[in-house]
Amino acid sequence: MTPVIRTRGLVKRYGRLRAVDGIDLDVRAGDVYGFLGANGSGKTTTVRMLLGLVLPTAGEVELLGERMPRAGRRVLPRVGALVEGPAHHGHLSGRTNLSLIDAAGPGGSRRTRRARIEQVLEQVGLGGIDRRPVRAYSLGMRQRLGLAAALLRRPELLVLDEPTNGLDPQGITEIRELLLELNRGGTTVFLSSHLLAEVEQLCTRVGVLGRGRLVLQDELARLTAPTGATVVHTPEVTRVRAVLDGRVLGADGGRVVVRGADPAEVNARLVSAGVPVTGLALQRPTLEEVVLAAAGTSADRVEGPR
Ligand SMILES: Nc1ncnc2c1ncn2[C@@H]1O[C@H](COP(=O)(O)OP(=O)(O)OP(=O)(O)O)[C@@H](O)[C@H]1O
Repeated sequence: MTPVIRTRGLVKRYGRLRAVDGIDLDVRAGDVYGFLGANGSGKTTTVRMLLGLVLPTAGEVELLGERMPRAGRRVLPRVGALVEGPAHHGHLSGRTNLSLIDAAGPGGSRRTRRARIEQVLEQVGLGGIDRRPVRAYSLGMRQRLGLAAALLRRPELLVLDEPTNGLDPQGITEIRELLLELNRGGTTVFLSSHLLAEVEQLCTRVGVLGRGRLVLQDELARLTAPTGATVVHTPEVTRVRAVLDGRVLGADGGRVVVRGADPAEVNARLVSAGVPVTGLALQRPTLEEVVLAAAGTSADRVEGPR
């Protein structure tokens, strides 16, 4: 299958700084790909290179099977993009802005323009907006308008840089639902984020950037697969050690990690010995633990100047 996004040895240097340092991204059709990294790790620079907005110092970018930036005119109409701080005409209304964007791009008949604009406004939760100029919009509304613009041409691929920036929790949930719905309809979604929880809830595949390098890239389900151990919650840790002699891998408060991936078996042994069990589950690493192990730092961490 043709990859939807493929980069090889992608580098961007700013003076002595390697903002992006030789990354090989593989995004497949149907993925919801989460591109994680702390602030300043190079996410925006990468997204700009994918879209041909910034030229790489070295390496290759392919979008929908074609080389960028060379094939930009052919490929970009099939891609919806939202890059940091979407630019709109502040003195014009949201509808007028979308109308200008639609008129400037290829495809899409003029007759159906109004209907298409209303549809995307509805999709992003701006169906009821009035004629207020965009400069009076909140950050969250601007973000939604940027997303509406990205959706105008029913893209095969959506490339979104921190799409939930400036949104409140309800807005974040709405955008998440929208992205999942678009994905179910066949759209591949690539989104950058510094929020682990956002990526964990939304994405099927994850790439983690650390100081310009791709330190991890895999399916989320594989990264957070069971470890082969069972977690037992109990007020009686010492008795668990006695009953499951030698199988206790670690204990932290009332949480005991036991070798073996059969919680029912562990439960049966403890209960038959009269040890109270208040909780039981297969052990799985959280995405945060996986990222910490790979990057040595959490993507959630806000980095200071380097
Ligand atoms: N035009 C530029 N000139 C010089 N340095 C730049 C330029 N653009 C980005 N950088 C630097 O490259 C590094 C990566 O920046 P980038 O914006 O890609 O990171 P990011 O992961 O998107 O972070 P954030 O989430 O804060 O936007 C940073 O150290 C940044 O200061």
